[in-house]
Amino acid sequence: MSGGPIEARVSRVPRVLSIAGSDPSGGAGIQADLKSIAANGGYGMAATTALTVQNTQGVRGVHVPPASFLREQLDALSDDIAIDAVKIGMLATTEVVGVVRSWLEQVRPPLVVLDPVMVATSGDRLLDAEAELALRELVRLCDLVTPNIPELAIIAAEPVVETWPEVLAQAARVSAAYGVRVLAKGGHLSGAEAPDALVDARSGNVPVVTEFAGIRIDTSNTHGTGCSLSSALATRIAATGEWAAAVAESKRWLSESIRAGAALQVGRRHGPINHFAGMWQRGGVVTAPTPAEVREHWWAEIASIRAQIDGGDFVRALGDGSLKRGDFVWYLAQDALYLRDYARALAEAARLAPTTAEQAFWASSAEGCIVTELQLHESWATEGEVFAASPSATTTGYLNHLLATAARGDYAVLAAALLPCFWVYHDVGSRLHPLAHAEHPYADWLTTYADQAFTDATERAITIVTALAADATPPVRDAMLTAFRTSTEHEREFFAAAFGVAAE
Ligand SMILES: Nc1ncnc2c1ncn2[C@@H]1O[C@H](COP(=O)(O)OP(=O)(O)O)[C@@H](O)[C@H]1O
Ligand SMILES: Cc1ncc(COP(=O)(O)OP(=O)(O)O)c(N)n1
Repeated sequence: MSGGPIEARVSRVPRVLSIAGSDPSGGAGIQADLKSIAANGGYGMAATTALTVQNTQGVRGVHVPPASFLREQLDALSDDIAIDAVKIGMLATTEVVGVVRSWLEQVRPPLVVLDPVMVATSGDRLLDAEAELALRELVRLCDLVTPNIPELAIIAAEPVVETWPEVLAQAARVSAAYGVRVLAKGGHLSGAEAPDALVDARSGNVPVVTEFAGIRIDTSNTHGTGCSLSSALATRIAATGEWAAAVAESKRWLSESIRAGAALQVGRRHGPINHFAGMWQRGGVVTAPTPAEVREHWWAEIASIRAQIDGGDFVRALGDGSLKRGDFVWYLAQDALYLRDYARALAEAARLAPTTAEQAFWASSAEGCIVTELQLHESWATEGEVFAASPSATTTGYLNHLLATAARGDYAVLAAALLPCFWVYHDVGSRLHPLAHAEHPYADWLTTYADQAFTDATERAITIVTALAADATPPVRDAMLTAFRTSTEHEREFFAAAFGVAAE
């Protein structure tokens, strides 16, 4: 198989097939392989060669179904699915080795990794003694073989070696003799180190040896380490084509998983590793809401603030027309002052936006604030009334919140802080504009709330922010909601501050 198209990267999730035995305790065999493939970013499949009866204490029995049944499993997969990589584990008998061999020759998967499983940690045989010769021949069809120290010696047809330099030398002889890369594993050495090495002597020249240092972890949770490592390698090499990086990353993942194994409290002897420990620790079990769920949740979160805005004196008096003109003009002046700095926060969102579409949206909203909104205000109050005003404490508080959020530089949080000025304002307006009638003193103002362009902009802002929140990590999503809620509180205070300021 070596020299084939295995150097090519797979630009999607690699489809990795494990051909191996079943370990009902879940620590080794196909169960470990499937966990390992998933934990390392692949889509796992499994064709079962043998059923074992085993737990963390040892293997109590092995049942090998007819080899023809394995061939049916393999054919069913390759008839339907493009397989990016194959990992081979326990093969049990000569007949099973033969079936796998003929299938490999026919299907020629791009990457084949062989973990030459012969004897379990417990000492129980997982490959018939007479099948060793057949297995050695299978090595020639593989791209990578991952023997432990005793397995390496059997493939080399040499005595078992004891020191790491001897292991490397034996691995180089195997690589040259079989035309295969060898991952020499130091798990069976004694001492504080647990090194591995990628050995490539296929060219017949000086072997290329890439070593991966490792610290031996003091644990009895090493059941299935060989299965797990070989599956991780098949997955990562298929994904990137980077052999050394794949080994380094797989080993780093394996160490983390070995370390976390004991905490699983599975079994009394050689317990399993925890394949997903790192993923779980880094948030792997956390689910994410959809944008629609964020929209519903956030809207409900500010329900009581919205009720306070609707029930507030300013909105009520604006709606029924009883609002004093002085209060209204004061409100417009504060709104104009607010919009000038709100436009600056919108411009900062445009600067931070990751896509040109979002950049354009925030930039055009900023422009809309400065030009359209200020013109609108000037038509309602004299320029002097608007520009003579200075920002109230309430206006300053709202703007400080927005500008400080902008200065912190988190685009998603800033976008969330900007949203209530669209969403809450539009919502209040949707109840105010139907109240306009011919005699209403603020009828022209109320009808501006029905502006379709503002409705469209509000919907777009909600779409952007809820998508950002759905994609965000939980802490960022929380920070977004806090910023959103705070802005809504400022909206409430902004309306409230404008009531009762006029002298008469
Ligand atoms: N106690 C341990 N601490 C750290 N790494 C280990 C430990 N035991 C095994 N490993 C690693 O697990 C992988 C498989 O180990 P090994 O025992 O050599 O093979 P197998 O499981 O096939 O017998 C190797 O990368 C090895 O370095
Ligand atoms: C069904 C099955 N396959 C393989 C093994 C051996 O697994 P390995 O990863 O070599 O780990 P150890 O258990 O030998 O440490 C197995 N036990 N069962």
